[in-house]
Amino acid sequence: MIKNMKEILKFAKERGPKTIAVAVAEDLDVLLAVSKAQKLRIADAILVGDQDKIEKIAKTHHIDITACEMIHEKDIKEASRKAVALVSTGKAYIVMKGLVDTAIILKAVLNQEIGLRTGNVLSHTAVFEVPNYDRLIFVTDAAMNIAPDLMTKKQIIENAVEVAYALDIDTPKVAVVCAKEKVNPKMPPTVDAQKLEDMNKEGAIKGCMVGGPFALDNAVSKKAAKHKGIDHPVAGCADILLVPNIESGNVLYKSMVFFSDTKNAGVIVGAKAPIVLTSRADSDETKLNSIALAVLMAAKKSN
Ligand SMILES: CCCC(=O)OP(=O)(O)O
Repeated sequence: MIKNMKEILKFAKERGPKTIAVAVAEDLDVLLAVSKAQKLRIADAILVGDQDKIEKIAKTHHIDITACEMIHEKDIKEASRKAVALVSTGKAYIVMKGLVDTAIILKAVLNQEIGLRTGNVLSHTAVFEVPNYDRLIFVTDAAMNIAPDLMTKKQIIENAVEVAYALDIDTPKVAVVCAKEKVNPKMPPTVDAQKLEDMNKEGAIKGCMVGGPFALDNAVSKKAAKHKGIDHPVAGCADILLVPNIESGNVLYKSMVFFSDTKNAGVIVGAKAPIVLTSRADSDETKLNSIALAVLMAAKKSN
Protein backbone atom coordinates (compact mmCIF):
# COMPACT_ATOMS: atom_id res chain seq x y z
CA MET A 1 0.00 0.00 0.00
CA ILE A 2 1.53 3.28 -1.16
CA LYS A 3 1.18 5.87 1.61
CA ASN A 4 2.69 9.11 0.36
CA MET A 5 3.93 11.05 -2.68
CA LYS A 6 7.52 9.97 -2.11
CA GLU A 7 6.44 6.35 -2.54
CA ILE A 8 4.36 7.24 -5.62
CA LEU A 9 7.54 8.66 -7.19
CA LYS A 10 9.62 5.68 -6.05
CA PHE A 11 7.25 3.08 -7.52
CA ALA A 12 6.77 5.12 -10.72
CA LYS A 13 10.56 4.97 -11.19
CA GLU A 14 10.41 1.19 -10.84
CA ARG A 15 7.35 0.74 -13.10
CA GLY A 16 8.22 3.47 -15.65
CA PRO A 17 9.33 5.08 -17.83
CA LYS A 18 6.18 5.62 -19.91
CA THR A 19 5.84 8.14 -22.71
CA ILE A 20 3.53 11.10 -22.10
CA ALA A 21 2.07 13.43 -24.74
CA VAL A 22 1.79 16.94 -23.33
CA ALA A 23 -0.94 19.15 -24.79
CA VAL A 24 0.01 22.86 -24.92
CA ALA A 25 3.37 22.42 -23.24
CA GLU A 26 4.35 26.13 -23.18
CA ASP A 27 4.18 26.48 -19.40
CA LEU A 28 7.01 26.79 -16.89
CA ASP A 29 5.61 24.38 -14.28
CA VAL A 30 4.73 21.81 -16.95
CA LEU A 31 8.25 21.93 -18.42
CA LEU A 32 9.86 21.73 -14.98
CA ALA A 33 7.73 18.68 -14.13
CA VAL A 34 8.35 16.96 -17.44
CA SER A 35 12.11 17.50 -17.37
CA LYS A 36 12.30 16.22 -13.78
CA ALA A 37 10.17 13.16 -14.70
CA GLN A 38 12.59 12.47 -17.54
CA LYS A 39 15.63 12.90 -15.32
CA LEU A 40 14.13 10.51 -12.74
CA ARG A 41 13.36 8.02 -15.54
CA ILE A 42 9.66 8.10 -14.66
CA ALA A 43 8.52 9.31 -18.08
CA ASP A 44 9.63 10.38 -21.53
CA ALA A 45 7.77 13.27 -23.10
CA ILE A 46 6.49 14.45 -26.44
CA LEU A 47 5.80 18.18 -26.15
CA VAL A 48 2.99 19.47 -28.34
CA GLY A 49 2.63 23.24 -28.48
CA ASP A 50 4.20 26.50 -29.57
CA GLN A 51 7.82 25.51 -30.11
CA ASP A 52 9.18 29.09 -29.89
CA LYS A 53 7.45 29.65 -26.56
CA ILE A 54 8.49 26.24 -25.21
CA GLU A 55 12.14 26.83 -26.15
CA LYS A 56 12.09 30.37 -24.75
CA ILE A 57 10.72 29.21 -21.38
CA ALA A 58 13.23 26.36 -21.25
CA LYS A 59 16.15 28.68 -22.13
CA THR A 60 15.13 31.44 -19.71
CA HIS A 61 14.76 29.02 -16.81
CA HIS A 62 17.61 26.65 -17.73
CA ILE A 63 15.31 23.65 -18.12
CA ASP A 64 16.80 20.74 -20.02
CA ILE A 65 14.26 19.57 -22.59
CA THR A 66 16.80 18.26 -25.10
CA ALA A 67 15.59 14.69 -24.59
CA CYS A 68 11.97 15.63 -25.38
CA GLU A 69 10.45 15.14 -28.79
CA MET A 70 8.63 18.27 -29.96
CA ILE A 71 5.60 18.81 -32.21
CA HIS A 72 5.06 22.44 -33.18
CA GLU A 73 1.40 23.48 -32.99
CA LYS A 74 0.34 26.99 -31.99
CA ASP A 75 -3.39 26.36 -31.92
CA ILE A 76 -4.50 25.16 -28.48
CA LYS A 77 -7.36 22.96 -29.72
CA GLU A 78 -5.17 21.40 -32.43
CA ALA A 79 -2.34 20.82 -29.95
CA SER A 80 -4.81 19.03 -27.64
CA ARG A 81 -6.06 16.87 -30.52
CA LYS A 82 -2.50 16.01 -31.59
CA ALA A 83 -1.48 15.05 -28.05
CA VAL A 84 -4.53 12.79 -27.70
CA ALA A 85 -3.90 11.27 -31.15
CA LEU A 86 -0.36 10.35 -30.08
CA VAL A 87 -1.91 8.16 -27.38
CA SER A 88 -4.68 6.68 -29.54
CA THR A 89 -2.08 5.71 -32.18
CA GLY A 90 0.12 4.06 -29.56
CA LYS A 91 3.05 6.51 -29.66
CA ALA A 92 2.43 7.56 -26.06
CA TYR A 93 0.72 5.99 -23.04
CA ILE A 94 -0.47 9.06 -21.14
CA VAL A 95 -1.97 12.44 -22.07
CA MET A 96 -1.03 15.46 -19.97
CA LYS A 97 -2.94 18.74 -19.74
CA GLY A 98 -0.59 21.69 -20.18
CA LEU A 99 -1.61 25.34 -20.39
CA VAL A 100 -5.09 24.60 -21.65
CA ASP A 101 -8.55 24.76 -20.21
CA THR A 102 -9.82 21.40 -18.93
CA ALA A 103 -12.85 21.54 -21.25
CA ILE A 104 -10.66 21.77 -24.37
CA ILE A 105 -8.45 18.81 -23.55
CA LEU A 106 -11.47 16.73 -22.56
CA LYS A 107 -13.21 17.55 -25.84
CA ALA A 108 -10.17 16.11 -27.64
CA VAL A 109 -10.24 13.03 -25.37
CA LEU A 110 -13.91 12.48 -26.22
CA ASN A 111 -13.45 13.02 -29.98
CA GLN A 112 -15.11 10.22 -31.96
CA GLU A 113 -12.18 9.69 -34.37
CA ILE A 114 -8.95 10.27 -32.46
CA GLY A 115 -10.30 10.24 -28.90
CA LEU A 116 -9.85 7.79 -26.06
CA ARG A 117 -13.46 6.98 -25.19
CA THR A 118 -14.31 3.59 -23.71
CA GLY A 119 -18.01 4.11 -23.10
CA ASN A 120 -17.33 4.45 -19.38
CA VAL A 121 -17.84 7.63 -17.40
CA LEU A 122 -14.67 9.72 -17.28
CA SER A 123 -13.93 11.27 -13.91
CA HIS A 124 -11.18 13.07 -12.07
CA THR A 125 -9.49 11.59 -9.03
CA ALA A 126 -7.22 13.76 -6.94
CA VAL A 127 -4.83 12.14 -4.49
CA PHE A 128 -3.69 14.14 -1.45
CA GLU A 129 -1.01 13.57 1.13
CA VAL A 130 -2.25 15.40 4.21
CA PRO A 131 -0.17 15.95 7.35
CA ASN A 132 -1.53 13.94 10.29
CA TYR A 133 -3.71 11.66 8.15
CA ASP A 134 -2.33 8.13 8.19
CA ARG A 135 -3.02 7.42 4.51
CA LEU A 136 -3.40 9.09 1.14
CA ILE A 137 -6.84 10.58 0.69
CA PHE A 138 -8.61 10.73 -2.66
CA VAL A 139 -11.12 13.40 -3.69
CA THR A 140 -13.47 12.77 -6.58
CA ASP A 141 -14.71 14.49 -8.73
CA ALA A 142 -13.29 18.01 -8.54
CA ALA A 143 -12.91 18.65 -12.24
CA MET A 144 -15.21 16.88 -14.64
CA ASN A 145 -18.67 15.69 -13.67
CA ILE A 146 -20.81 18.72 -12.86
CA ALA A 147 -23.81 17.21 -11.09
CA PRO A 148 -23.52 13.42 -11.30
CA ASP A 149 -26.63 11.28 -10.89
CA LEU A 150 -26.66 8.05 -8.90
CA MET A 151 -25.34 5.77 -11.63
CA THR A 152 -22.64 8.28 -12.60
CA LYS A 153 -21.57 8.44 -8.95
CA LYS A 154 -21.30 4.65 -8.97
CA GLN A 155 -18.87 4.84 -11.91
CA ILE A 156 -16.95 7.72 -10.34
CA ILE A 157 -16.42 5.48 -7.30
CA GLU A 158 -15.29 2.61 -9.55
CA ASN A 159 -12.81 4.91 -11.33
CA ALA A 160 -11.36 6.12 -8.02
CA VAL A 161 -11.08 2.50 -6.85
CA GLU A 162 -9.00 1.81 -9.99
CA VAL A 163 -6.61 4.58 -8.91
CA ALA A 164 -6.47 3.06 -5.42
CA TYR A 165 -5.57 -0.33 -6.89
CA ALA A 166 -2.75 1.27 -8.91
CA LEU A 167 -1.40 2.42 -5.53
CA ASP A 168 -1.74 -1.10 -4.13
CA ILE A 169 -4.57 -0.09 -1.79
CA ASP A 170 -6.85 -3.13 -1.41
CA THR A 171 -10.55 -2.67 -0.65
CA PRO A 172 -10.43 1.13 -0.27
CA LYS A 173 -12.97 2.74 2.05
CA VAL A 174 -15.23 5.16 0.21
CA ALA A 175 -17.06 7.89 2.14
CA VAL A 176 -19.94 9.52 0.30
CA VAL A 177 -19.61 13.04 1.63
CA CYS A 178 -22.58 15.34 2.09
CA ALA A 179 -23.43 18.29 4.32
CA LYS A 180 -24.90 15.91 6.92
CA GLU A 181 -24.40 12.36 8.13
CA LYS A 182 -28.13 11.62 8.22
CA VAL A 183 -30.40 10.88 5.28
CA ASN A 184 -32.67 13.83 4.61
CA PRO A 185 -35.06 13.63 1.65
CA LYS A 186 -34.69 17.40 1.20
CA MET A 187 -30.95 16.85 0.59
CA PRO A 188 -30.73 14.52 -2.46
CA PRO A 189 -26.98 13.76 -2.05
CA THR A 190 -27.75 12.12 1.32
CA VAL A 191 -30.36 9.90 -0.34
CA ASP A 192 -27.85 8.92 -3.06
CA ALA A 193 -25.26 8.21 -0.36
CA GLN A 194 -27.52 5.70 1.33
CA LYS A 195 -28.32 4.09 -2.03
CA LEU A 196 -24.61 3.81 -2.89
CA GLU A 197 -23.92 2.13 0.44
CA ASP A 198 -26.80 -0.29 -0.23
CA MET A 199 -25.52 -0.99 -3.77
CA ASN A 200 -22.12 -1.83 -2.30
CA LYS A 201 -23.66 -4.19 0.27
CA GLU A 202 -25.69 -5.88 -2.51
CA GLY A 203 -22.54 -6.38 -4.63
CA ALA A 204 -23.42 -3.84 -7.34
CA ILE A 205 -20.30 -1.81 -6.43
CA LYS A 206 -17.39 -4.17 -5.89
CA GLY A 207 -13.84 -4.11 -4.58
CA CYS A 208 -14.33 -1.39 -1.98
CA MET A 209 -16.36 -0.55 1.10
CA VAL A 210 -18.83 2.30 0.61
CA GLY A 211 -20.41 4.25 3.46
CA GLY A 212 -22.62 7.29 3.60
CA PRO A 213 -23.86 9.80 4.08
CA PHE A 214 -20.96 11.30 6.02
CA ALA A 215 -20.14 14.90 6.72
CA LEU A 216 -16.47 15.60 5.97
CA ASP A 217 -15.50 15.65 9.66
CA ASN A 218 -16.74 12.17 10.45
CA ALA A 219 -15.38 10.75 7.18
CA VAL A 220 -11.79 11.68 8.09
CA SER A 221 -11.70 12.03 11.89
CA LYS A 222 -12.40 9.16 14.26
CA LYS A 223 -12.64 11.70 17.06
CA ALA A 224 -15.36 13.64 15.23
CA ALA A 225 -17.19 10.42 14.39
CA LYS A 226 -17.09 9.31 18.03
CA HIS A 227 -18.25 12.73 19.19
CA LYS A 228 -21.27 12.49 16.87
CA GLY A 229 -21.97 8.87 17.88
CA ILE A 230 -21.20 7.43 14.44
CA ASP A 231 -20.08 3.81 14.40
CA HIS A 232 -19.24 2.69 10.86
CA PRO A 233 -16.16 0.94 9.44
CA VAL A 234 -15.56 3.84 7.02
CA ALA A 235 -16.04 6.58 9.66
CA GLY A 236 -12.84 8.50 10.38
CA CYS A 237 -10.66 6.43 8.03
CA ALA A 238 -11.90 7.06 4.50
CA ASP A 239 -9.51 6.50 1.60
CA ILE A 240 -11.81 8.01 -1.00
CA LEU A 241 -14.14 11.00 -0.58
CA LEU A 242 -16.93 11.08 -3.15
CA VAL A 243 -18.29 14.63 -3.22
CA PRO A 244 -21.81 15.47 -4.41
CA ASN A 245 -20.92 17.85 -7.25
CA ILE A 246 -18.11 19.72 -8.98
CA GLU A 247 -18.53 22.86 -6.85
CA SER A 248 -17.93 21.06 -3.56
CA GLY A 249 -15.15 18.98 -5.12
CA ASN A 250 -13.29 21.87 -6.71
CA VAL A 251 -13.60 24.04 -3.60
CA LEU A 252 -12.38 21.16 -1.40
CA TYR A 253 -9.47 20.51 -3.79
CA LYS A 254 -8.36 24.13 -3.91
CA SER A 255 -8.89 24.62 -0.15
CA MET A 256 -6.57 21.71 0.48
CA VAL A 257 -3.99 23.10 -1.95
CA PHE A 258 -4.07 26.72 -0.83
CA PHE A 259 -4.97 26.56 2.87
CA SER A 260 -3.01 23.54 4.05
CA ASP A 261 0.34 21.88 3.77
CA THR A 262 -0.67 19.11 1.41
CA LYS A 263 0.99 17.41 -1.53
CA ASN A 264 -1.22 16.27 -4.37
CA ALA A 265 -1.63 14.59 -7.73
CA GLY A 266 -4.52 14.19 -10.15
CA VAL A 267 -5.65 12.09 -13.08
CA ILE A 268 -8.70 11.55 -15.23
CA VAL A 269 -9.79 7.91 -15.26
CA GLY A 270 -12.24 6.01 -17.47
CA ALA A 271 -10.57 6.64 -20.85
CA LYS A 272 -8.33 4.20 -22.71
CA ALA A 273 -5.31 5.86 -21.09
CA PRO A 274 -4.73 7.94 -17.98
CA ILE A 275 -4.85 11.71 -18.39
CA VAL A 276 -2.68 13.88 -16.15
CA LEU A 277 -4.98 16.66 -15.09
CA THR A 278 -4.09 19.27 -12.53
CA SER A 279 -5.17 22.86 -12.15
CA ARG A 280 -3.19 25.23 -14.38
CA ALA A 281 -2.25 26.95 -11.12
CA ASP A 282 -0.88 23.79 -9.48
CA SER A 283 2.88 23.67 -8.83
CA ASP A 284 5.52 21.81 -10.82
CA GLU A 285 5.77 19.41 -7.87
CA THR A 286 2.06 18.57 -8.17
CA LYS A 287 2.43 18.09 -11.91
CA LEU A 288 5.39 15.74 -11.36
CA ASN A 289 3.42 13.78 -8.73
CA SER A 290 0.55 13.53 -11.23
CA ILE A 291 2.83 12.22 -13.97
CA ALA A 292 4.08 9.57 -11.52
CA LEU A 293 0.51 8.66 -10.57
CA ALA A 294 -0.44 8.32 -14.24
CA VAL A 295 2.62 6.12 -14.85
CA LEU A 296 1.43 3.78 -12.07
CA MET A 297 -2.04 3.73 -13.68
CA ALA A 298 -0.57 3.00 -17.12
CA ALA A 299 1.69 0.29 -15.69
CA LYS A 300 -1.33 -1.37 -14.03
CA LYS A 301 -3.26 -1.26 -17.33
CA SER A 302 -0.42 -2.92 -19.24
CA ASN A 303 -0.05 -5.72 -16.65
C1 LIG B 1 -8.29 19.50 -10.66
C2 LIG B 1 -8.68 20.93 -10.77
C3 LIG B 1 -9.04 21.27 -12.17
C4 LIG B 1 -9.16 22.76 -12.31
O1 LIG B 1 -9.90 23.42 -11.58
O2 LIG B 1 -8.36 23.28 -13.27
P1 LIG B 1 -8.15 24.84 -13.53
O3 LIG B 1 -7.84 25.50 -12.21
O4 LIG B 1 -7.00 24.86 -14.49
O5 LIG B 1 -9.43 25.35 -14.12
